[in-house]
Amino acid sequence: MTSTTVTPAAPAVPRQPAPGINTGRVADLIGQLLVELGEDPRREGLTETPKRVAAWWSDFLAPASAPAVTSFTESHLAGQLVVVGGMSVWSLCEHHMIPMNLQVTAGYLAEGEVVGLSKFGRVARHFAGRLQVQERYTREIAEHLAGVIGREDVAVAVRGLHLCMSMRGVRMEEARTTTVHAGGRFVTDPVLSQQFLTVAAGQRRVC
Ligand SMILES: Nc1nc2c(ncn2[C@@H]2O[C@H](COP(=O)(O)OP(=O)(O)OP(=O)(O)O)[C@@H](O)[C@H]2O)c(=O)[nH]1
Ligand SMILES: [Zn+2]
Repeated sequence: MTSTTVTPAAPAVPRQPAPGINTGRVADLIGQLLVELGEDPRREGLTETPKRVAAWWSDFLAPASAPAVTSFTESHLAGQLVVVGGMSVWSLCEHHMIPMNLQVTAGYLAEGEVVGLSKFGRVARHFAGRLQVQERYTREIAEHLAGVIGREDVAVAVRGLHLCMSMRGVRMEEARTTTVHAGGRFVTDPVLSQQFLTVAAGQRRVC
C-alpha cells in the first residue's frame, strides 16, 4: 500500500476568509459594540471580553488553504461505496452571524484508491470556518472531495440546526434543514443514490 498526500487542484473555492485577522482591531471594535449595546466594557466581567471574542474569531476563521488530503492505493478496489458520517461542526450563518450546527455525511466511490478517513472531517471543519449558508457549505465540501478523488462520484448530505431559526426570528426549535449535493454516479445510478441516502439517514446523529 502506498500513500500520497494530495492538495488537489480543486475547483476554485470562492469567498476564502483572509489569512489571519487583526485581533487588536477586532477587540477594539467589540469594546465599541459593548458601549453601543449600553454596557460598560470596563466593568468587572467585561474587561477581558473584547480580547476573548477577538481570539475566538481568530480561532474560528479557517486558514485560507484547504487541508491536504492523504490517499492510499488499494488497486483491487472497484466501485466500493464509502460513507463517513457523524461529523458535527459549528459554523456561522452569514445572514445573522449566529451559530449553525452542521451534521455532515460524505460518500464517494473508491476506485483503486482510498481517502484517509479523518480527512473528511478536516474538510468538513475547514469549510465551516467562515460565514456560511448551508447550501454553499454542502456544495463546497462535495466539490472539494471530487477534486481530491479526481472524479465526480461524490455525495454529501448535511443536516443543519440554525439557531437563527431556533432561538430568534420564527423560533422553531425543532426545525432542521437537510441539503444533499450529489455528482457523477450518485446522480445517474438511482440504486447507489438510494444506498447513500439510506446509510446517511442511519448515521445521522440526533441533534
Ligand atoms: N437558504 C438558507 N437560508 C438561511 C440560512 N441560514 C439562514 N437563512 C435564512 O436567511 C433568511 C434571512 O431573511 P431576512 O428576511 O433577510 O432576515 P430576517 O428578517 O432576520 O428573517 P427572519 O429569520 O424570518 O426573522 C432567513 O429566512 C433565514 O432563515 C442558510 O444556510 N440557507
Ligand atoms: Zn441566520
